[in-house]
Amino acid sequence: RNMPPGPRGLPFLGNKHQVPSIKPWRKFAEWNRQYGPVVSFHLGSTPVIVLGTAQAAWDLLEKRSEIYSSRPRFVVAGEILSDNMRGLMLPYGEGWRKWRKVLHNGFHSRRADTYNEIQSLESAVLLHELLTDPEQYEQHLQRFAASVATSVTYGRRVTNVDEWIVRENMAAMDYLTSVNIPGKYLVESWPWLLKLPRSLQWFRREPEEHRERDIALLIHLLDDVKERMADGTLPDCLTSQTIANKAKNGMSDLEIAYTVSSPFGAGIETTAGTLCILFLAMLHFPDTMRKAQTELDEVVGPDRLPVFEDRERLPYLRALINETLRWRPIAVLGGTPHAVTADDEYNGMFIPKGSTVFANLTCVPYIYPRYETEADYALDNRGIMQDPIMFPSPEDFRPERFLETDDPRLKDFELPFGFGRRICVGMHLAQNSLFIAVARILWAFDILPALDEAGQPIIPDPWNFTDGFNSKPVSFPCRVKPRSPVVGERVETEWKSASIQLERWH
Ligand code: HEM
Repeated sequence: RNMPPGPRGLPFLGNKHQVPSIKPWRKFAEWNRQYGPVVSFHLGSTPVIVLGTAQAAWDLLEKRSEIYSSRPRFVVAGEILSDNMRGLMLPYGEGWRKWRKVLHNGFHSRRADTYNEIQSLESAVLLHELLTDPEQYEQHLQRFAASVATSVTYGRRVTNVDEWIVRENMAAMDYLTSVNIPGKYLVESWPWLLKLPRSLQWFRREPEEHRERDIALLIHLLDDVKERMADGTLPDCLTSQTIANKAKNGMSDLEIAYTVSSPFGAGIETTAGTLCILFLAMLHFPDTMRKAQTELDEVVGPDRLPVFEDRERLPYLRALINETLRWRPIAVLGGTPHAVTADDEYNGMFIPKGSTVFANLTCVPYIYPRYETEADYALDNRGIMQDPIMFPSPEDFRPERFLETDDPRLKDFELPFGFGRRICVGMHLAQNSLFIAVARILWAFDILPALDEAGQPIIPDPWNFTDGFNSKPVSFPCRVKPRSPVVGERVETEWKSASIQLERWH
């Protein structure tokens, strides 16, 4: 039976030697172009499938989600370090379902809207930080994303990214990422090593030590919430809801502690990174910034900040956010890979049980040549977000593409958030954070290139991105300039009032 086309590999090794350890997704994009929308190869003995069009991803990851919703095995990061309690890495099944339900209840569309208040207040603080300390804009974007995450999770905000809770959590996430590097641990390819007596499993010691530290931190955060619940001083949050429903969701304290910590790993870098990408885009495509600002001026005017209720009347702004998520999706390989739990066949191609499946969301540096026919053009596809049929002239940054379409799946743009039963559970919260932050930032400021000593604009390389699976722009300088003196006063007033209201989250 023929697997999908792909590069020819070596016996035993498969294609490992052809997959670069840095930004492997660039290679995947090349293979999508060369072999088509469904590509296969092997990493060791594991079959890997890369999906390069939205259609293929929908056909498999959504329509056949009963067999495409698992995850590859993460022996060290998922099983040893996290004791099977970090649901993002859990295989499809009861444990994952229980975990997912808690997060779904906490962040489904209507519930996510109940957090609009904290997002509005935090974005007012963000504007004040950008006004008073514009050079550190990247840090302010991170603080905003981190504070929304801790406020909705633990009812406690973050005033500075150097705070203990952020540092400890980041350290835990950094360690988790560091053990997830393919090839780092023999046991990932040879899981039978887990059958050795425990004392001989040399690879366990370090991750198990880290596990103790993680547990201490997560239980501490849970106890803090319990205390404040008893005081009656806690704003509504995911952790208090989950504790209150403990009997119904059937979780131990430790399970709850791990489950509610999910927004930390999955929600901060993604949100902050997307906002950095918007800043980068504004330096390269200032016309789109002007259009969004014209719309804001017409709909909102100069006397007040944009609010959530303005969303329906700001179609261009919404399209600009969608185009940011498409132009450089932060989760380059669709976040975490899926895994297939039964043999399958797709368009005559065999997809074996146990395959790892990546949705190739990345965009790669490439200029599309002009083509004679639409068919030739369609063939030149390097992945979901630069499919020239779905996104004509994919290299352009053109929010209009989301306004000119009738396609419901573009109007309601969920592609950047993954697929099927594993789709980002924080999607609505993330979209709300992005809306209010971007609306207010562009209402208040021009985002402009920094100037060098000769007064010339410094335009950062639009392809200089970090190597992580959440790939964001390498730090670049830029100027964040108030659009008028009135804006400064308005931001000052809003910040003062927000600071008082935010006392509840301290
Ligand atoms: C711009 C912001 C964000 C982007 C682009 C994003 C994107 C993604 C993607 C692509 C996936 C993988 C989906 C799949 O496997 O098909 C994912 C999963 C996930 N995301 Fe997000 N995300 C964002 C923000 C958030 C936020 C704010 C939260 C927390 C509230 C969150 C929590 C999660 C969780 C827990 C998963 C794992 C779901 C599962 O395995 O069942 N994300 N996200």
